[in-house]
Amino acid sequence: MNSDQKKPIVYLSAQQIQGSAELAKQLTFFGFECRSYMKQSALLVAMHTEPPFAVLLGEEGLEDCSAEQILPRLQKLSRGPVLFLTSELTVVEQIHYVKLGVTDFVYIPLDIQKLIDRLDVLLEKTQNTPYRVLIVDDSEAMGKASGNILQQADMQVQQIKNPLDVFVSLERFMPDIVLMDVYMPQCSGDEMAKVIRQQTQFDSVPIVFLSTETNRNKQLMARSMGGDDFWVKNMPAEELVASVAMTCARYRSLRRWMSCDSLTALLNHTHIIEWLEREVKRSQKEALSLSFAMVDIDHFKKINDSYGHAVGDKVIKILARLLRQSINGEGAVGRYGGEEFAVVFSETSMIRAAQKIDHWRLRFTELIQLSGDIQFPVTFSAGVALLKNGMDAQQLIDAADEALYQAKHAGRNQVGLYQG
Ligand SMILES: Nc1nc2c(ncn2[C@@H]2O[C@H](COP(=O)(O)OP(=O)(O)OP(=O)(O)O)[C@@H](O)[C@H]2O)c(=O)[nH]1
Repeated sequence: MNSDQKKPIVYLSAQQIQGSAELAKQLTFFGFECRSYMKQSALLVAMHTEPPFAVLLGEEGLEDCSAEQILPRLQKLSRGPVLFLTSELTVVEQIHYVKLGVTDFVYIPLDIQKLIDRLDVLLEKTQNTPYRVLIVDDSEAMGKASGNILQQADMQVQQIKNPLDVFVSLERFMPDIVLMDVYMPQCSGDEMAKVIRQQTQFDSVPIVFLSTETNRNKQLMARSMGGDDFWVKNMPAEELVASVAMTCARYRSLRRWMSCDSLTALLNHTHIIEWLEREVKRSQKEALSLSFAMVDIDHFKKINDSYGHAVGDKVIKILARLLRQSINGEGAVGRYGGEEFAVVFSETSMIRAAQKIDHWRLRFTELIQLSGDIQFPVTFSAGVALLKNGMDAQQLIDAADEALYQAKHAGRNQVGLYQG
């Protein structure tokens, strides 16, 4: 996480709950700012002055106030989720607490990793980036009319008049949806949709025709050419906003399923390579530096053998989260396979990339991994390579792989640089 980026704040009031001290430590490690409160006045003042992203409240409540007493007050002040750390509850008891303002139940004994995963999901919901809408319409006035409505609903809109410019916008603007006019002088919307559908990388971008065409047969014909829906132009503003938002939400979630690894939620093997290929092309075209790293957990087989596969999975997830959080939009991270990760450092020299990875390596070694009551450290090794003239993505991967091999060979828990 960049130092200039504000960390999400979590207020923790979890006295007498086993593991709560460890929880505070782990929340901090995973990029949350965790503040603990034992007295209701301090908690309520803090809620007023700096409302947190989430509150974690233990079933014992605070030192001077029970959970039942504090919850209605939190409900009034809280803008985010209130997670209740509790022993097993009956459905009736759960309903009782839901009425008092609890939004999520977290059961004791605490599974800290699961709790952090839950917080991640809740956080993501609050941080959803605005939907990006590409409008292709030869009539500037028509396009602007829809565009203004969508912009007022906090969506990002790009409008192009010439459908032949669509590929530049698809690549650069990366829209969540394309709203396409049907009748345009250069080519018709359905012809353009058919051409877009030749490129598999845009398969998951919905194309919706916006037209005054009411003939059902013509509408069906247009959809069979690669469009996903047919909406009438000049539909009421609320209907347009709702239709675009619902379609974007559905396709975003589909894209996530298609492109992300299920254990770690990082880009999967295919998609991190696609990302790298795109960045290689862009860097060569625009003469930018590009570095690439392979990261591999050390002696991972031993971890599986000693503590079991489930603990191994947990270690993979912890490292995945650290990498995702650390790259923070300055590139991309994917699960290359098993316990191996790929990191693309856009516009970054090899030395800078290696420094970053080394910093992450140190943070990872400081983290205590848990298997029941047993604590154990884990390390990783990494290899970094710089894109050189004439290299393609596969050669860059091979170079980073070679540097990783050197790092393993030199004793592990270190970062190797490709010197070829
Ligand atoms: N728990 C778990 N294990 C996995 C997963 N994918 C691969 N593995 C295991 O990861 C281990 C990788 O072991 P190796 O490649 O031999 O290397 P290593 O033990 O990590 O040792 P070095 O890389 O040489 O430091 C194998 O035992 C795989 O079964 C996974 O998704 N979950």
